[in-house]
Amino acid sequence: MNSHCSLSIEEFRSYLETDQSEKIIESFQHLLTLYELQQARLEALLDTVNEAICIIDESDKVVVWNHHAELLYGIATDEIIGRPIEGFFSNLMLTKVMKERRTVHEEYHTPCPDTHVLINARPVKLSGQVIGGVCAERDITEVVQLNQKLSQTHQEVQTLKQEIDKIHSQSDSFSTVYGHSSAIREAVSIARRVAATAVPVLLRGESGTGKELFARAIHDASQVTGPFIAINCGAISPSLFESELFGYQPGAFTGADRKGKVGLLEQANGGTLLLDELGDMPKDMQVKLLRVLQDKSFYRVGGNKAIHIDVRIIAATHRNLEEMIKNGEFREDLYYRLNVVAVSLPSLRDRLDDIPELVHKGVLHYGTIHNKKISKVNPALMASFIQYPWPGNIRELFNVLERLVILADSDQLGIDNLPVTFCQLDFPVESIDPCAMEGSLLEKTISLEKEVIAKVLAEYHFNKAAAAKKLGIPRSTLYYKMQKLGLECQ
Ligand SMILES: Nc1ncnc2c1ncn2[C@@H]1O[C@H](COP(=O)(O)OP(=O)(O)OP(=O)(O)O)[C@@H](O)[C@H]1O
Repeated sequence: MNSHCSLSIEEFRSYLETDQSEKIIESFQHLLTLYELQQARLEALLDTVNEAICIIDESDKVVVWNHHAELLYGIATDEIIGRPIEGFFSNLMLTKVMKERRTVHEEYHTPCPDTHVLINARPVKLSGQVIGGVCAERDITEVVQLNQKLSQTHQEVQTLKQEIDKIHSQSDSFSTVYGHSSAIREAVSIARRVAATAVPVLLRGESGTGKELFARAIHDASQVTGPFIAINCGAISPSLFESELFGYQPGAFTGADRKGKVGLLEQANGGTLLLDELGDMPKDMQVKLLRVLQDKSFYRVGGNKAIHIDVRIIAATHRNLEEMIKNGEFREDLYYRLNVVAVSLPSLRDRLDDIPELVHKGVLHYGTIHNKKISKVNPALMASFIQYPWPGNIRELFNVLERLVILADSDQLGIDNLPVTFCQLDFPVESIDPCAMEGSLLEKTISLEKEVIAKVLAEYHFNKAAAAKKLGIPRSTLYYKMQKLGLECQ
């Protein structure tokens, strides 16, 4: 250490050894001055720094305790100086550092509950001997508490957000309908608008396109308070149809329940009745249903009292009703009664854009049900899905996905367990072998082109701009080719 005193300790020692008393006294005074000077500097330093400083001696007694330490721990200097530090703290970094002869730098430490510090500490050595330890602690309690508050607030915000999302999805009855293709958005838009009214709705679409799903969503979105009742017109024998729909009076016919029966129409009062597979409704029932729709009342089988009802009718069919009318199989008057607003549900092959979204939703859904964590879907699998014609639509897609999820043995859904009806393609595109394909050169070329485009579309999750770039063709050409090759979406 530098000093402004002219005398060094070595000189003082040499005077002592040669017994020069005058010089010794003079030197002693010099040393005293030196000590006082250093003491003043040390005190100034201890009061200037922002850290709490503590120095202990070799027997763990506190020899230095600055003002910041007093403030941080609420222990006065007079109280702690000369006393073993263990008497004041249970979790001591300083003594540990001393014993282990190591240095710590900016280490996070909680010396006592609710106090958080960053600590710098090291042993104090003299001639290679540890004679104590020094530590400087920066109080970060406020920062830690702020951080804890922030995390807590963040958690609360997240919880609130989840609640809001839940309320939002509960309030949006159509949130159960997946897909964002223009065809499905158009269907949802019409269904939403008609839900607010009481008019009959005719849902048209192939099997598994979501007709029942839409019927429920329309019911949920409407103001009605009554129940949603579905009847499958194709599943009830013609002889039982009337009693199922209208119910019957006690003893109405042989074999009937003695107490009588409330029909589905009456059960649906104040709510919605879905007539699924309308095209399969027996012809004699069609006329009876028409009368109900006109009169808003009916008679139970064997009954003579008119029952008034207020029921929203939704009919669903996959059949060509216009053709059936031409063939005399369906009543034209009933058709016009029910076909006030028609909603056409697109088949899956007409909305290929939705396949990636449906696949990911399905994987998440079945992953949760079957306790499988699947985070990726092999692009080759997606390409197979895009090429497949999906006769069973979303019902079929979900069935296939459930099977794949159950059989998956990694976090990636692959093509290994795909049913044989799917063409299984390997990625990358370059690996397609045209020689292995059947047909003429033209057929092979078309088939190869379709495979390549399907794979690239799958790889880019139907982002046409990105797919066109990868294929090296303008976007307009890609649209043209997709349409030509049956890969188009509405
Ligand atoms: N857009 C969609 N979003 C989410 N799930 C869908 C969608 N469309 C259909 N589904 C699901 O597919 C399955 C079949 O749907 P749904 O029973 O509504 O079809 P459908 O047209 O009534 O069939 P069917 O004519 O054979 O009775 C259901 O599990 C349904 O939840």
